[in-house]
Amino acid sequence: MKRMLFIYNPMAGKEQIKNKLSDIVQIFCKSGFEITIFATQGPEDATNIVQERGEEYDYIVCSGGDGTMNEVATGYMNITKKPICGYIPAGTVNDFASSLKIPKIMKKAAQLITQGSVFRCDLGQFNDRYFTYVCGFGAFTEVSYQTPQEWKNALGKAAYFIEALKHIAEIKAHHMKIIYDGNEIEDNFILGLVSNSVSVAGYKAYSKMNIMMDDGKFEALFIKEIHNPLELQAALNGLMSKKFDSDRMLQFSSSEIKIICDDEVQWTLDGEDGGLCKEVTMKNHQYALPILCDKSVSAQVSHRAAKKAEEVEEK
Ligand SMILES: Nc1ncnc2c1ncn2[C@@H]1O[C@H](COP(=O)(O)OP(=O)(O)OP(=O)(O)O)[C@@H](O)[C@H]1O
Repeated sequence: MKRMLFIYNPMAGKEQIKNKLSDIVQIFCKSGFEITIFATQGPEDATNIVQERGEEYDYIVCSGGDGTMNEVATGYMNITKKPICGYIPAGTVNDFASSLKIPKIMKKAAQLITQGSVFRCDLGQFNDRYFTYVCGFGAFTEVSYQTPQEWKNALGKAAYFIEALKHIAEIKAHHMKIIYDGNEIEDNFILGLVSNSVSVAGYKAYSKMNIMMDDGKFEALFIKEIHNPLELQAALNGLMSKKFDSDRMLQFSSSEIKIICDDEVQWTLDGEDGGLCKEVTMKNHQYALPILCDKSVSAQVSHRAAKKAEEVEEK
């Protein structure tokens, strides 16, 4: 029998899993999994159980929001024998699941785990912590807590983005040095997002570009200080149209980024508190997270699949 450690956050996304747990367990049992179920009781529980027991299993499946998935990934990076991972989203935004096209309907996500194929996704390291899809500071980092519930219900994911834009003008700029691939850029920045994902805070910042989630590279976007309404308008237009203006924004891909700041900056990792940091080193761990997804995902976000397709075309 295939052994599965199933970790879930009972409180995630307004206790979404409450009425679905039995269906999910049935789907796994039918497919021949022997399951150990672990309900998290609070912060770091998911990380600890993966570290303590993860190596005993063939599969680790997590259900919760982005925060719980982050905790599982953190534990996963600290074990040597690596099981295959699965994810059943239960949060509000679920950016990581959106990027990997994992269904929002929990039963469907469970079924996918029993039939899906393994996609080896990159994982980000942030000093001694990890992130699955994004780390950042500034406007976006506060959105998930500030967006009014009525907006979320009426506008869905767009609400997060609109809320984030409202705060851009109020945000304090940080003087920082951004170092990557032999470049060193020094300026005042109000927002920074370093992402491994196509979707951040429900906003697909890079939808027109070819973002691969297994290319060993982060996509970085930094917005410089805004001095007047004209500059604010230009920055907003750039974000909305996804045409990033190099005078006001810094955008690049890199596998390693170092940031040195004059003051302490509040960071967020996968939408959760990332702590105050003056210096940050981010490293991309290519193919570090083997996760069960639909086969079509590989074709869309896999650098390896794109390369293979190119080779076939050339022939
Ligand atoms: N039983 C629990 N009660 C309260 N908090 C918990 C419990 N188990 C885990 N947590 C904490 O809740 C944090 C947030 O959970 P998670 O991100 O899964 O849900 P969410 O906030 O509802 O989802 P999202 O952030 O995607 O909207 C986790 O990082 C974890 O530390």
